[in-house]
Amino acid sequence: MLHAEGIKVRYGEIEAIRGVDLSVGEREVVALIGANGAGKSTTLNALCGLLPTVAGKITFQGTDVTGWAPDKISRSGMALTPEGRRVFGQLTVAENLMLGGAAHAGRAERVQRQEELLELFPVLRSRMTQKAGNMSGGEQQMLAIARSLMSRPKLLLLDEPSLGLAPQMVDKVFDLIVALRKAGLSILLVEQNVGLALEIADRASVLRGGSIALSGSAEELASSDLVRQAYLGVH
Ligand SMILES: Nc1ncnc2c1ncn2[C@@H]1O[C@H](COP(=O)(O)OP(=O)(O)OP(=O)(O)O)[C@@H](O)[C@H]1O
Repeated sequence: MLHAEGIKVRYGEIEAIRGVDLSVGEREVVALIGANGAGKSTTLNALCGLLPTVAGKITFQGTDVTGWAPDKISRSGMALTPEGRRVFGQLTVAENLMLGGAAHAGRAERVQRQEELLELFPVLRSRMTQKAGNMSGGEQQMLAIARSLMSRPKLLLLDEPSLGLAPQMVDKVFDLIVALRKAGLSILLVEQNVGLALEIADRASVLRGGSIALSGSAEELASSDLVRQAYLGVH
């Protein structure tokens, strides 16, 4: 599905990621974990074309997409839900969803896609005419994810979906990720809740100082000393 090899991103003089290798298979959930500033968001933004890479190669569904513009990558089937639940607060839930698919399809197709998504996001169905800004943080996160899915991506890049949510909503977001995988999506998940991320992921990688320090199955990482000590607080 996705294969990144040796990707590097600079912010001016700073090399924020220094040769990252990552892959995500069909219907796989891969967790990318690491401390603040390790380069996780930078990696996701580079994969979907929002940041230029200075080295490396990104292959998506067998096609070299390195250097492609974000809208072209999006049309090829990759979507990003950025950190921070960026919904349009003054617009209704329905309007937010419609904007998600705007670049990709006509109105009839967007309405049909919206209907499919409401099956996966029942919490949004009763909120369609409500302003997005009046919903809880968890509901806004659901909406942000649903909006990313309007373009029918094959691969979803999810940046810190549980950040700042109440524990009950965190569980709901993780249940949703599991349901999305069941529905056929591949997911690259950046998550500070490392314990939960490793429970639902198939594989995981640890990013440290802009490089991959460790990769393996989620079980391997959950039992590794590095992850237990640095990210799960076990000593
Ligand atoms: N726009 C920017 N300009 C300059 N440096 C940046 C910029 N964005 C990020 N950085 C730096 O790049 C490095 C990686 O940042 P990034 O946001 O990718 O980390 P992260 O692992 O996602 O952390 P966090 O969880 O805090 O978002 C950090 O050292 C950060 O300070």
